[in-house]
Amino acid sequence: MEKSVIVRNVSKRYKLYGRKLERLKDLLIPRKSYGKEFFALRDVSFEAEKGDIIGFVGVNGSGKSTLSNIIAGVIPETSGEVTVNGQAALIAVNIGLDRKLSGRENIELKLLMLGFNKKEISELEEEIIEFSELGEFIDQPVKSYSSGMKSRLGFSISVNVDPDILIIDEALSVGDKAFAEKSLAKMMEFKEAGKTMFFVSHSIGQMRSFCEKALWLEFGEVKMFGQAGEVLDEYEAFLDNYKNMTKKEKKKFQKKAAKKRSKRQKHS
Ligand SMILES: Nc1ncnc2c1ncn2[C@@H]1O[C@H](COP(=O)(O)OP(=O)(O)OP(=O)(O)O)[C@@H](O)[C@H]1O
Repeated sequence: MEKSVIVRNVSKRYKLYGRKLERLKDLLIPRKSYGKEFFALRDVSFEAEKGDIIGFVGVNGSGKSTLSNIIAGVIPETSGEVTVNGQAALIAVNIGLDRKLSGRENIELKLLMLGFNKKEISELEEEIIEFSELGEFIDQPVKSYSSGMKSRLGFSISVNVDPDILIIDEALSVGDKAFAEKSLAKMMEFKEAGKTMFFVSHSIGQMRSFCEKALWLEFGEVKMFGQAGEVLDEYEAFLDNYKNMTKKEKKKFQKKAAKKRSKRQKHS
């Protein structure tokens, strides 16, 4: 099988500072390091084959969006290697749209950046506007859009430029039911065309009906990767177990998470 995305030992590290002064000291004092390191992702590896539909699951903050953004090339990894064979498009509510520009201008800008010519742009633009069902709002600045409207615009642009790899990060959760159904139908077309898709959602039902494989992230690390049914069964069992934990057990679990993800800097 042909690989479309290869993620090898990828980590994403952020520096967290307690106080403003700490950030300043870290910048100004050479040879000393302040603040603590936080791993949003740690040593993540997996491969996607062409035509795979992979769901990313995990509790809030487990690293799903960070991984989506790295695959889409929106943010860089700190270490490790990501190979993407083809053009990837990310659909997320708050990414990729210029808030000052109108919906139409955002469409034109995105198409220009992707290398489409004038004729192609005018044709595609109409299709995108029609799919988005934004009506006259298309000429209003994006900063006046609701999150559902931004999601509609982002989704309409991304699916109509026909990317090889589609990454959908919670974009369907903010739209209304009718648009979500229309979007799922469009995603089915992609599935039939053998494209690779990544899908982030907190709806396990949506995940089960749409994804063939699933990647479960815990504390920024891969907890499980495999057939969606198996991974989602285990993940649901974990969620049930977590819900039934006592306050003390939950605290212990969160402490373990914090310890795993951070590394204090030595002041030497
Ligand atoms: N720019 C940043 N600086 C510092 N920490 C960050 C930054 N971006 C993300 N993080 C942290 O990285 C961790 C992973 O975040 P991410 O958004 O990838 O999680 P997620 O699984 O998508 O969560 P959710 O389900 O809530 O959307 C979180 O603890 C988050 O606070």
